[in-house]
Amino acid sequence: MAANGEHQGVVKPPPTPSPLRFSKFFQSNMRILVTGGAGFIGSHLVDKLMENEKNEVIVVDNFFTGSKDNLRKWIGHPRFELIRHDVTEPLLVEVDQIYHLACPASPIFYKYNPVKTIKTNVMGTLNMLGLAKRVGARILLTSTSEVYGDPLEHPQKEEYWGNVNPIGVRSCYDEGKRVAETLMFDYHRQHGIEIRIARIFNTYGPRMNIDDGRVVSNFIAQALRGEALTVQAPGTQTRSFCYVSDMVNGLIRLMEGDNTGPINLGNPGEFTMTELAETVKGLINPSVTIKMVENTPDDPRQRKPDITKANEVLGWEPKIKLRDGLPLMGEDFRLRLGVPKTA
Ligand SMILES: O=C(O)[C@H]1O[C@H](OP(=O)(O)OP(=O)(O)OC[C@H]2O[C@@H](n3ccc(=O)[nH]c3=O)[C@H](O)[C@@H]2O)[C@H](O)[C@@H](O)[C@@H]1O
Repeated sequence: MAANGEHQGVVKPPPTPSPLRFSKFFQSNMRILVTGGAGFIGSHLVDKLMENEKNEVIVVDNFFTGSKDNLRKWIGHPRFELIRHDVTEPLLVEVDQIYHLACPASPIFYKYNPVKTIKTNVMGTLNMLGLAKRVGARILLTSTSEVYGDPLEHPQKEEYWGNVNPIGVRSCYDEGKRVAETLMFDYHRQHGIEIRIARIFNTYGPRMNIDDGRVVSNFIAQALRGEALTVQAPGTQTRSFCYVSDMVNGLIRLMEGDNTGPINLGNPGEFTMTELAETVKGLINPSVTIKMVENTPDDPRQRKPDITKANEVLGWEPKIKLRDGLPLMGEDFRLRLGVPKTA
């Protein structure tokens, strides 16, 4: 017997892998695709994944809301690739894991081109599931707390089916993500694809677009510019804000764990928008005023994650309190806006 267990003189050909799986015979690295990796959460996720020297990271982004600036430090790195690509078009890359984040997440951006938003959620997710099926990759979808719509249950558990307007101006996003979740489970049941679904609640932190339009970035930019903070009426609506590093840790735990989800990821600390404005004012610029402005249709009146499942299944809970996270984001915005330090 030869050392390799074959009879001498009989050379067995190696198994013939499909071309897309071929590199798996030669590499022990994990190759990870991050769609929307040039965006706010995506780029923080890339930073964390790149810390592990066994990971190779491929980012695809169409740069509609993402920016190369967010990935500056990785461009040219041997374990990193950046591809300009729109997920509504098919993509063929050989990967082991797919974090599928690509989609505008700020209401003003996703409502700007609603047809494109729903295409991104439906066709983008179909394309990524097709890719996962073809190469045998595990795929994680970043869904959203918006699948609960204007929730009639509070706080929201994963079992709650939601209260969503199917024909409203937000539907391109919230119904789009609901279809994306359906597609994930249909591919899982029909084709055995390994899926993970995170329902992300409002997330904030450095690198959000300054003109993103979401509430935390608006208030911080307004406070730094010395402008009135615009609380949309009535100001009693609530949100729960999760710092981005906590969110990224939750996403990686979900991907690495055994549970398909959906799993809520968010910080259960709940604030009214008036309280948030008062907090930002106190921490960033006590001399600014707060003004009430008109709201937009279908704005959810309350939102707070029940994170029992994330805690039990992933051993995850957020660590950073709003009062500690806001100054970190404030400093990033101050530098990017070129506002001098006051004290
Ligand atoms: O930040 C997020 O992670 C979430 O942002 C949006 O959801 P929404 O909660 O409506 O986000 P914002 O636009 O930040 O609005 C939050 C609340 O602040 C209020 N708001 C917003 C902007 C502003 O200048 N002032 C203000 O009071 C809005 O009326 C709303 O009640 C997206 O739809 C979610 O998918 C996304 O996950």
